[in-house]
Amino acid sequence: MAAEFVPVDPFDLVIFGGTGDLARRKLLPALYHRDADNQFSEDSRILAVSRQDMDDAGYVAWVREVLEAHLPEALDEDVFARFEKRLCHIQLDVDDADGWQAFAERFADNGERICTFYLATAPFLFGKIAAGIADAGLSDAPNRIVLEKPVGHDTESAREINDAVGSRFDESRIYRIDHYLGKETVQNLIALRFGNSLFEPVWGRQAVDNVQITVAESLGVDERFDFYESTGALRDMVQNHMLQLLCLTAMEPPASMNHDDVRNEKIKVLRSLKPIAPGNVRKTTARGQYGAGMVDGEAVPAYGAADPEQQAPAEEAEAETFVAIKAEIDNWRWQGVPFYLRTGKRMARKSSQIVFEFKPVPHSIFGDEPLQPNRLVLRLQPEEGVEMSIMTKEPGPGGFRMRSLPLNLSFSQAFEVAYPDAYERLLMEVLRGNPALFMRRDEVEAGWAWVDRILEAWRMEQVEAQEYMAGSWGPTDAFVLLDRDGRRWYEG
Ligand SMILES: NC(=O)C1=CN([C@@H]2O[C@H](COP(=O)(O)OP(=O)(O)OC[C@H]3O[C@@H](n4cnc5c(N)ncnc54)[C@H](OP(=O)(O)O)[C@@H]3O)[C@@H](O)[C@H]2O)C=CC1
Ligand SMILES: O=C1O[C@H](COP(=O)(O)O)[C@@H](O)[C@H](O)[C@H]1O
Repeated sequence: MAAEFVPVDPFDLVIFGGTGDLARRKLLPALYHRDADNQFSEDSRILAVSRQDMDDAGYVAWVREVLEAHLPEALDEDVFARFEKRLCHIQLDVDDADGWQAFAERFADNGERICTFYLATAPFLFGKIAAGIADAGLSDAPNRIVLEKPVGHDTESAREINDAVGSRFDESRIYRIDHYLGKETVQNLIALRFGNSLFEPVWGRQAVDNVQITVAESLGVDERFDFYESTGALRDMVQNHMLQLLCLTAMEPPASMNHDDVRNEKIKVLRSLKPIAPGNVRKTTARGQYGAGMVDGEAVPAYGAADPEQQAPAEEAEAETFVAIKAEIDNWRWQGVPFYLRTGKRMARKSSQIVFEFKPVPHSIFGDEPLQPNRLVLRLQPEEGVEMSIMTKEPGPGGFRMRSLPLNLSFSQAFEVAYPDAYERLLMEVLRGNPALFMRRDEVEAGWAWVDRILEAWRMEQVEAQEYMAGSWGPTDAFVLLDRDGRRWYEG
């Protein structure tokens, strides 16, 4: 059955931070694409909120420039003619209590349209914005609110935000985004696990030796230095994306794909994560910061370097741009199976994958012929697909010469369709009122609780980020982490 683009009911989508980087690079192109596929009714509106002195026409002109710069294809004038009619700009400093009255007036004539408020601003504004929306009389059902990641900076701030937003919107109308949950291949992980009977018997400690989850980026931090210094890779990537991948990989089969069935299984994994403490933090984590190097054949500067020739990260730079962790899940299925997580900027290449290394056969009947344990690789991006390495016999006489060969499934070759961007899918799910691909409050807070302990252990043990060369696979400590267990990262 071919993919079908089902229109959504009329809506008002209000983007707080509608002039920001996320709106420019992700949200506006995603909305334009969904409009191009005729999923929006004529009267649906997109209202951007920012402090800038700009009228609707000014915003339309700005959006045109943004789309011309960020769409992978040329702007379609017919689609844009339709799209621009929806665009409005509301000038509002959310800190200014007086401004909210004029904000409310923009919705006096919105008829039956459900309002979705998308908070694409810094998280410290989330509580204030939710309060402003409520005071403007716009927080009642069925209106919804979307919170961009990160929800907070630690457990305490996450709770404060969740309390502040939760006192105005009930949990069923709060959509916490983790865009990895909208990625086609992350969804395919669920399809692979629960659509095939083959995997369940080997999905656990009896057959799996270790699991490796890598999200490597070739991009650097560049102009996001200030943001990164206050965040670091552990908060930016592990607390959300990596833990979500871990949950989907390790969770028990949910009763159904209903959102709460899936979330109930994910939270059990988060609660079973073994805490990392000062006593074991040096043996279970590695922190890194990239120096200068070569990425995709180009010389790139060090993290935070003012001078492009500078080889080492900026002296004041403290945050990690790389983190590796040996995570352990204290439950029956995964007892004794380490989950090695690693993520970093300016790595050798962009590559996200989940690798299962299986245990070796209990006894070889092939004499001295070396046998490689089986490996299952789920490639999330790029070149999405699944690869299974199996031992085979080299053809020809002369006994058994064993070779490990891949069984390869490429999604892009199997399905000749373009994948929708994660934000396109997630925006449509919010507009439809389907929370399955969003995080529940307890998931976010459980993720922070685990990450907070690592941050605290790093602080107490004064674990500093170790320099690694841009274009490499991270600092030496990341290799030592596995070497200590007699294992190696799979780079294939
Ligand atoms: N950029 C990215 O790739 C990603 C971003 N995110 C998250 O999305 C959120 C936004 O990030 P990003 O777009 O990069 O941030 P930017 O700094 O680029 O944009 C911030 C936006 O918030 C608006 N804003 C700030 N203060 C106020 C205020 N007092 N009143 C009204 N509007 C205000 C700004 O408008 P103006 O200054 O014009 O008034 C601007 O539109 C953050 O939480 C970030 O962590 C998540 C994933 C990826
Ligand atoms: O949320 C974030 O994700 C991006 C990586 O997303 P991807 O879809 O390109 O894999 C990361 O660059 C950014 O630092 C982080 O905030």
